[in-house]
Amino acid sequence: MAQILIVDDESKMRTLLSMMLTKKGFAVDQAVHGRDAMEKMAKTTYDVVISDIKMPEMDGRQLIKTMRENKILTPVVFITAFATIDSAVDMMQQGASDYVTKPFDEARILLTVQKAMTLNHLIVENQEMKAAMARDRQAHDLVFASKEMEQVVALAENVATVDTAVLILGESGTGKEVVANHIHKKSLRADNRFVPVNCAAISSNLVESELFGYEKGAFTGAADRTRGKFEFATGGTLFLDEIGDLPIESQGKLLRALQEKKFQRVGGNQEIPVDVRVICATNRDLEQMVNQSRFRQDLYYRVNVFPIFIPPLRQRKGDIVPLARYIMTTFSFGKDHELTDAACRKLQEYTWPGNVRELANVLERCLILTRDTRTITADTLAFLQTGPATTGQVAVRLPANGIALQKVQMSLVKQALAAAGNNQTTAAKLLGLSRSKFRVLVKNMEEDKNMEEE
Ligand SMILES: Nc1ncnc2c1ncn2[C@@H]1O[C@H](COP(=O)(O)OP(=O)(O)OP(=O)(O)O)[C@@H](O)[C@H]1O
Repeated sequence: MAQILIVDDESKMRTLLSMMLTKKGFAVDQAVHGRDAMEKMAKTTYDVVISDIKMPEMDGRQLIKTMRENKILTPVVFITAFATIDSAVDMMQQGASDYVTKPFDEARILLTVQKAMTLNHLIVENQEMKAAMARDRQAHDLVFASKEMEQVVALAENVATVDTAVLILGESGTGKEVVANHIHKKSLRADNRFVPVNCAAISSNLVESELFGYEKGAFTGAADRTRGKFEFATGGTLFLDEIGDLPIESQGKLLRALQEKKFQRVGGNQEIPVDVRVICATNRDLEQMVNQSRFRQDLYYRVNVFPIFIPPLRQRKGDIVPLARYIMTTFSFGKDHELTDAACRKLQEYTWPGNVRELANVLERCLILTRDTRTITADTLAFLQTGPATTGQVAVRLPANGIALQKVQMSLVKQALAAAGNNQTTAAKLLGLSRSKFRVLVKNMEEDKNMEEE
């Protein structure tokens, strides 16, 4: 139903207009002056505003100016007496869409409102188109060539069209957000927002208001009702990155929102329905966190319906050069740079502990170093520590009173399985083992556990 806001300090005029429009099926709200109208527009989106020009507090001229400054593009129709037709013309110059002179008849008002509604449709369509284009520009392309990533993308595309909860696992910088965004783009929600939230970047006392929004006066400084990320993502996808960092106190509220598909803003009691697809990501061992009571088990099961593991870059060497070439083109000064064959080999030899993010940083540095020659050689990459002297070394500290090697092994096997979403082949790769050797380890581990229990 179309929503119209009538702004007039004369109550008789508001009532008359309101009656005319409600009779024709419009939903009507009233404001007594411009400032009152601005407050109403902060909470509700109207299709058309019908306003008087002369009003106390904030007049019509000031109202339209304030609306446009606040990026509220709703069409405004002014009502004016014959004597002030000059000011109506002035209003049109300020951006009003039309005006009606007093005394007016019902047919004239309805026609003007219809015209304003058509204009509003065009404005909304235009805004949506611009937003979609901006989203496309922002969203990174997903670049891959390796078999490993082919499998990841196949899984992602498989789950895209259903609203199943996806948990993306992988080291930092492997592209978890890029994959989450790909799932969104391939889903039925693609025309709506993809809203990323980094749970590790929000201080624990603000997490709930950030996710669920808050009511005016909910806490000191809560001057206005504010929507949270859940509401902002309505119709679209909410990407909860670093979900392992969500404070345990907030996990219950997230679980309720996911399970019951409704939530309340902080300080409010109105139930707001959730129409959001949630994708979570983590580089932590959530299962271990569950065992240590740092992550709720029920929430773990809820978000881990469909795990997708992204292998680290060192385990999908086939992606390194295509990614490097793609990343170079994303820098305005890197469009016509080249990589020599030796440089490509050097990139493939390096272990990339920071994954694709580190690759992008290294390339940025190289592009700057080779601004004159426009060719990145193995020498340009000399600062990358490659080779057996530095790879494969792990600094593990022996506890003062020693530790059973078997225990360390067991912990690593568990961590690898968790990071690989229980996929044994991938977990084996993470530990540099063949699948059969890994299976033996798992079997021994299970046998030991059974013996302990007996
Ligand atoms: N396959 C890919 N194609 C194109 N760009 C990629 C790809 N993977 C990663 N990137 C780029 O690498 C950077 C890191 O990726 P992203 O933020 O998705 O990683 P992440 O795993 O979510 O990291 P973190 O765990 O630190 O949040 C981004 O700039 C992203 O655009």
